Amino acid sequence: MTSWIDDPAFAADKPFGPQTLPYGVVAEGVAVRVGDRALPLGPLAAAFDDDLRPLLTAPNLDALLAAGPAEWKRVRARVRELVTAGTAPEGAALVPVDTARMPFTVADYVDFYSSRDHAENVGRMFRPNAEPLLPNWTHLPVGYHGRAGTVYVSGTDIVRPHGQRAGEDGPVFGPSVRLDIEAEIGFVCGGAVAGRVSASAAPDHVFGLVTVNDWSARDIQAWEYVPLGPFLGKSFATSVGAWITPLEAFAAARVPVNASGKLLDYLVEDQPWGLDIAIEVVWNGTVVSRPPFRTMAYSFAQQLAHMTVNGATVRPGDLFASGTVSGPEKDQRGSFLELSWNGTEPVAVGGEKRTFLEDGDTVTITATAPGPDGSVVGLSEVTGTVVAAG
Ligand SMILES: O=C(O)/C=C/C(=O)CC(=O)CC(=O)O
Ligand SMILES: [Ca+2]
Ligand SMILES: [Mg+2]
Repeated sequence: MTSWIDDPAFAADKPFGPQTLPYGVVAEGVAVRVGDRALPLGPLAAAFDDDLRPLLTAPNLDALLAAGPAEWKRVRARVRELVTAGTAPEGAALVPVDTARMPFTVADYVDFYSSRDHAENVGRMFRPNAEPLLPNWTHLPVGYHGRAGTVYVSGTDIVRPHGQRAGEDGPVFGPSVRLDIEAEIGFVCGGAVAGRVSASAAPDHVFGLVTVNDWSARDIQAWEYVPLGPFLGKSFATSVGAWITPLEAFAAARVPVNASGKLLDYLVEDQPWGLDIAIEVVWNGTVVSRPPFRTMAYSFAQQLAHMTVNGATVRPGDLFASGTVSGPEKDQRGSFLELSWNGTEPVAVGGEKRTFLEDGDTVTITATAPGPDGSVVGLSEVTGTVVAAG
């Protein structure tokens, strides 16, 4: 069976073959990624059922997110038929994938802290005289509400933030001198507005997954964040991949979550929603880390159940991120804070040594997961270059 899309990158053993089909937005509107190119879906709307057409001719993915799981399934099934057919549907025209823009309107943004290795590493560095893990951590997915308005699409330059940091004689103001990354997986919500979403209903409210780089200014963060939590040290920029890989594509990647202990009933999963996603962090062209998402201690289903257990509603466009993904090994750490052990162990990046980010540095995060029948499912890259503070 050969598709009219004659492209070696559109194959089962490649991340963006017909098993993946992520959605994004290009100049022509809503599109699906096929290999290294994008297929705008608006011009193909006539090939879909009447009620689905407005979802595809819309300027971005907001309407599709709002439509809900039954429509997501129908659109994906029809897209798959169209892209695997022997002949091109009327109106089909492939465009470059790198023209993608921000695909949806971010409603609210929440960030969790669900990697035990990351939490213990940060605890050891920031609270050397205390237990690395605080007592709540094994009982709930710790998180905070972030800033939706500063979530940017992959490729957006990151301006080094200004702020206060601790100095020898009181606070000092200026550009951050400890600018860092956080390699994470993000979950894009959709479907009905709902509060108290159970862990088993969570998949009905998650449209798909994106790579996330939650840029963090460690000096600003360390000085400001006690006791209320992350504020300006993390609110200046969070980058997301431009293509959302549907949750449905991850069916073969499911693994039991690496549970942290006995949980209260509302956090107990009846279906395992851990995900075997392999992440890669590239700093100026050098792979510096391979964080394993399967080591996370809470799944997205538990995170969504927790986020709404007080009655707070989730709505289409909400984005929540997993928390920095770090594994037990040194070369599996998802932040430069950890990779350089708070700046004390510089990392080899190309021919240079780095601790935190310098102006002009580029960081790219990609991820893959096992797909059906031995195929591979990809998450599109999230990349960003640091530019000097204005
Ligand atoms: O433990 C701390 O004091 C700080 C932790 C973080 O900075 C991590 C964070 O914001 C959430 C995450 O991405 O895991
Ligand atoms: Ca984070
Ligand atoms: Mg951030």
